[in-house]
Amino acid sequence: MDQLNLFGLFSNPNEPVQINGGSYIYIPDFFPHSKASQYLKAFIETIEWNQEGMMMYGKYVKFPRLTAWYGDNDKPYSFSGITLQPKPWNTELLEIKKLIEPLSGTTFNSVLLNRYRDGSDSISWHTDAEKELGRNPIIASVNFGAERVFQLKHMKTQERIDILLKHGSLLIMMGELQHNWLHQVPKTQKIIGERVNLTFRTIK
Ligand SMILES: O=C(O)CCC(=O)C(=O)O
Ligand SMILES: [Fe+2]
Repeated sequence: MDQLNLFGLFSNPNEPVQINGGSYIYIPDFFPHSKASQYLKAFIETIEWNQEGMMMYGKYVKFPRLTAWYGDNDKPYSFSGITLQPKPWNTELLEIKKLIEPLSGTTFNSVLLNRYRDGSDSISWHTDAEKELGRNPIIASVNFGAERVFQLKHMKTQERIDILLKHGSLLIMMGELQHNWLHQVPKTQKIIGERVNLTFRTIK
């Protein structure tokens, strides 16, 4: 739906928001509430979740969240020092992929799933600029369950942008964003339930 902006002109909420060295689209109610709740339940029940980890200063450290990697090719994918082999798409993942591709302006061949069991699960500052994704990757992130704050920090200027990722929301990161901004989902002291996040990506 069109919205009146500051100048009384119509602006499209699906139009990318331009930031310093990148752009994004955030659609809070991309999925109807009941549909989003069905997906949350399905993903918690059917995804093969693992707690991965990595070597840090000679010690194996587990990530504070569960992860899974699904996709349509057998190219291994590396992130945060680990390499994952994708599991084949399921019905729900394919359904979501089809829905978000037109808005993203690309096709995705893989998805990384993160499950934050409560407020003590998190992901710390990083970029998704892995070399397998090429220059200026488009990354579409969909969110189910507990609302969490997604934080962006500019690598040079330290500018900050916080986006509250709602149940059923879609966030598409694009342009040069991964090369200029870090992002994280910090821990929270709030008593909150589970959250499942899916980031769709295109491995070249
Ligand atoms: O959970 C989120 O919203 C972000 C996940 C993320 O940044 C990642 O998987 O690379
Ligand atoms: Fe990320």
